[in-house]
Amino acid sequence: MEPRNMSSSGLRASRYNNKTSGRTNKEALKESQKRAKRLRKSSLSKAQRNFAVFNKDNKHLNKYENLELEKIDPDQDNNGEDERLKKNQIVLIQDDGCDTPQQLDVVEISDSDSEDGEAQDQQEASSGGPAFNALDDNRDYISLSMSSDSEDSAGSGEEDESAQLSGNYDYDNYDDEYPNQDEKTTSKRTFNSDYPWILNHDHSKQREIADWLTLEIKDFVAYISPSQEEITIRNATISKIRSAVKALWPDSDLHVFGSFATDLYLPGSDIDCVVNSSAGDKENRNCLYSLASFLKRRKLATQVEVIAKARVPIIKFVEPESQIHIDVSFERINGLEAAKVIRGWLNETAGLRELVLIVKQFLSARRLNNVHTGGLGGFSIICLVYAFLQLHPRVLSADINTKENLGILLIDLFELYGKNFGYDHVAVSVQSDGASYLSKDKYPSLQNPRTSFSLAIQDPGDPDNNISRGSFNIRDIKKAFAGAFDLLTNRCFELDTATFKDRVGKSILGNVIKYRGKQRDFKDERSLVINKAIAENELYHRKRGRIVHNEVYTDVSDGEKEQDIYVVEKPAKKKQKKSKPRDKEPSNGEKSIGSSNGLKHAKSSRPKSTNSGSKSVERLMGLDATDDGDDDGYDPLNEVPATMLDDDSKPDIRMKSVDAQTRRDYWLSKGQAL
Ligand SMILES: Nc1ncnc2c1ncn2[C@@H]1O[C@H](COP(=O)(O)OP(=O)(O)OP(=O)(O)O)[C@@H](O)[C@H]1O
Ligand SMILES: [Mg+2]
Repeated sequence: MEPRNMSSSGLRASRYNNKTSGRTNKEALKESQKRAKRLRKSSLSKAQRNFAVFNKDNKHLNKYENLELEKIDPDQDNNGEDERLKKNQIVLIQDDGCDTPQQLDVVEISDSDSEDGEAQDQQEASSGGPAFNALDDNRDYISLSMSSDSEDSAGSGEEDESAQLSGNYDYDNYDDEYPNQDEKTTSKRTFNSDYPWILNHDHSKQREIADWLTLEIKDFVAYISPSQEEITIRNATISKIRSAVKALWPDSDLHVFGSFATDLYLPGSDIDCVVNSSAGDKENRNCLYSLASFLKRRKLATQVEVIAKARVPIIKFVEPESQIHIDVSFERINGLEAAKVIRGWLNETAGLRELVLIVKQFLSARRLNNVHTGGLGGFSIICLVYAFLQLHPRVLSADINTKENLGILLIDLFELYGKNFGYDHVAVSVQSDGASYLSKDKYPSLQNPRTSFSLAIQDPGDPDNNISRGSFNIRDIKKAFAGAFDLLTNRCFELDTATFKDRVGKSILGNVIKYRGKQRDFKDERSLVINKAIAENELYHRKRGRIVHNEVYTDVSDGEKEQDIYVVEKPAKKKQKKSKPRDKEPSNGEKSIGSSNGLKHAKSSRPKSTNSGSKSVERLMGLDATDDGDDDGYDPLNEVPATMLDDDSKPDIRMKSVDAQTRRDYWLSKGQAL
């Protein structure tokens, strides 16, 4: 069988041999396959050498190779936590506003179903921080063997099934198992427990390796997106909790914000809710305990924790029927405002949802997504990805079609936040209508008093609030991003030189993320069932628009039907904003044009510099040789003084100090490498 997508060098070799030696096609083919294999080997060893960046003692190699064979031992997972949770107790966590988990006082309260709903049987228990995080020692941040609790618990019952299906299948020894290419049926390569999104979705024949990655990203997002059933369960869960809240406090209502209200949730994501009342008096210790006990008595909450003394007091629990984790805060509207802003970003920014979900899964698989252990929370992730897309020169200039270049953009994103971003001096600002970089020097409220090396993201709802203030483990987060950049680029090189045969069944994205939950379908059914959190948030904002005084309380549940609303018609296509043509999809089968560097351009020709409507890509990238420095256009790179960027990145980014050709080469090399 003719190799369909041999490496470019392999292909060249094959043609050359045919012409010069006059050997048979078969011999030439064999020869070229051998060459390709040699190339692949050398590329692999180069890639493996590069893995050394992750761990000085090189142990990472073995860990990485064992990734696909690894099994979860349910007995060893979260032992301590399970013990605590089995007790079905209420836990009081007192947080005096400090960032580090070690400083939290945890007080356990034994389970009591007392009628008054107050926690009368409080007992002090041993103090301790959250579960041990093996990443704390900062030695093996990249380890994918750790999986998020929710995924594991959801998937524990499926592990055996997955193993059976996969039969411990080793993709790296694919050739040995299936010496005859024709015998390889997709049904045999059924399921890979680490990257199941490739199941029956093979993109190994893509000419551009970057396109393969883009398609894998889309598959992952389709795989992870909610089914009709999941949306219905989430809707029903909110309705149940809301009814209980209203039964306890008739003057109150429950609103949803966070990832469920923005469609940015992973299967294991929590639901963030807030109770607002017309009296505005529910944010106090008594009320927190009252609600916690009330929900527990009604069997709507298990594993209840009351975090009473935090800056934002909340109760946390798991709704027993759905097993969804729920956070309830009190008497605030900023989350409800943020949900609207984020939905606005999503509507206007192609690729934002895809990249956010990938980064969320990436960090969650490394336990770097929990703010209580210094990780990056969902809100910070959204802001970072939004800022990245808003300020990316090629996206900004409408030079590329974002949706067709998700692969390159993901690599760029990892490179920016893993290698180039100047955490010491730069803050990210995101507003409802765009993003910009700020100099930390000018915004003392965003600075971390303990260290300059910190992530600062200005809250779109409060300019003095740094929403990533709690992400103190930024070193590991940065390292993980940098590692992902290296892993992805190495994998691209490796697969680019591989033969078609060797590529089949491989994953690029699987090098940096994994999914260890319950096996899912590739069904994104968000258009089939209304997400009540979104519908209610929209209603909330419509109602608030009519309120003249600044009341926190707005009831959105008037006339709420308890059953789910099914959408019969497909939602109308999003209107493209005329002023932001960056992602206009090619019309009527018109193909977007791929450039030699693997980027798909949004337009068949580059925007002209004289075009007043769209800024010249050359100028935006600092490439315009005629640039006299009197640039009235916006240049996101030159906007940031060189001193604000990391030392390593200064030579690359200080565009004004190098000539146009060097700058051009820099940008071209970013894509050409792939
Ligand atoms: N540090 C913060 N400052 C202000 N608001 C915050 C902060 N962290 C979270 N929020 C609010 O809480 C909401 C939920 O935050 P969270 O970090 O849980 O993100 P999420 O989108 O729900 O992601 P996930 O699916 O991981 O839970 C945000 O949309 C925001 O309104
Ligand atoms: Mg959340």
